Amino acid sequence: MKFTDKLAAAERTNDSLLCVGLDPEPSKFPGAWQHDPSRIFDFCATIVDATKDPVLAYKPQVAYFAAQRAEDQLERLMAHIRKAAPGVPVILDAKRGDIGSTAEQYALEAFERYQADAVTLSPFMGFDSVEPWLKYEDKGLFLLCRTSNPGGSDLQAQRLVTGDLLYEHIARLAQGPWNRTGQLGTVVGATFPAEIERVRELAPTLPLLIPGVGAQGGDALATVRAGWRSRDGRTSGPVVVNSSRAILYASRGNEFAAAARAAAEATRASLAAGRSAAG
Ligand SMILES: O=C(O)c1cc(=O)[nH]c(=O)n1[C@@H]1O[C@H](COP(=O)(O)O)[C@@H](O)[C@H]1O
Repeated sequence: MKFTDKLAAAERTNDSLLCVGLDPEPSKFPGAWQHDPSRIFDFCATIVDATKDPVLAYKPQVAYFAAQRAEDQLERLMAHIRKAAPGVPVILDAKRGDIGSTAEQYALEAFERYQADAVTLSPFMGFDSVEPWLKYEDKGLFLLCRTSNPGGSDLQAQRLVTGDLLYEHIARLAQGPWNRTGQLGTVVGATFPAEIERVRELAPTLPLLIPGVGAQGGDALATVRAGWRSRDGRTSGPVVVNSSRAILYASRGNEFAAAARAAAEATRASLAAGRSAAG
């Protein structure tokens, strides 16, 4: 099944725009699991089991696993999500980007080893760094476009000779010449609603991954209002809004799973309100 079809099916079934980011930090784990990297799988699997109904997608960030020598636990977690929440797509947040021969290895890692449904990529090295990923036709590829961090402006807000800002150029490439196989999407931070709106204009049919609500202060309602697809009666691509820390660490106590679910439900409701407001 193609990534976009799986995403659309999950959106229908769970009626949700919320992606829960799986960024496990052992120092923030509850009770006896605190500071224990061997509990990364247990922590994340418990979060998945508690949140699998109100979510559209999961997004594990590879650095949190690799930093703790826990790639084997990420493999187990991916298998767990496929079993416990088979309809929920998994976006591997890897932000890869390298010359073609190395990109091939990264693609093997994401899609063969971890069997992710989609991945995040940096477009900085150009089309030939994206091309090897296009061989995996069913998979989604989210290109960083306008990132949520303040330093994103250092490069992404620079004006090119064409008159476009760099992030606008990336959005045009993703919607047009680079999207030979229909697999591309863009990443725009929730902290920049005006840029979400602009990217939606330039790349109207692409999936839009929006991280930055919750811990980074992005507003869920404004985010969806800016990116929602039925504005002006046009049909456009899906919106996937990620929150990680605000859900994972909603409580540091033993009731962390129930607290994570409550936080996920509340965020999902705010996103739904944004969708209604955008109409
Ligand atoms: O590609 C991403 O997911 C991403 C892009 C971006 O512009 N900003 C951003 O925060 N992210 C990721 O989204 C997650 C945000 O986490 P919270 O701030 O805890 O919700 C982290 O895993 C980041 O690595």
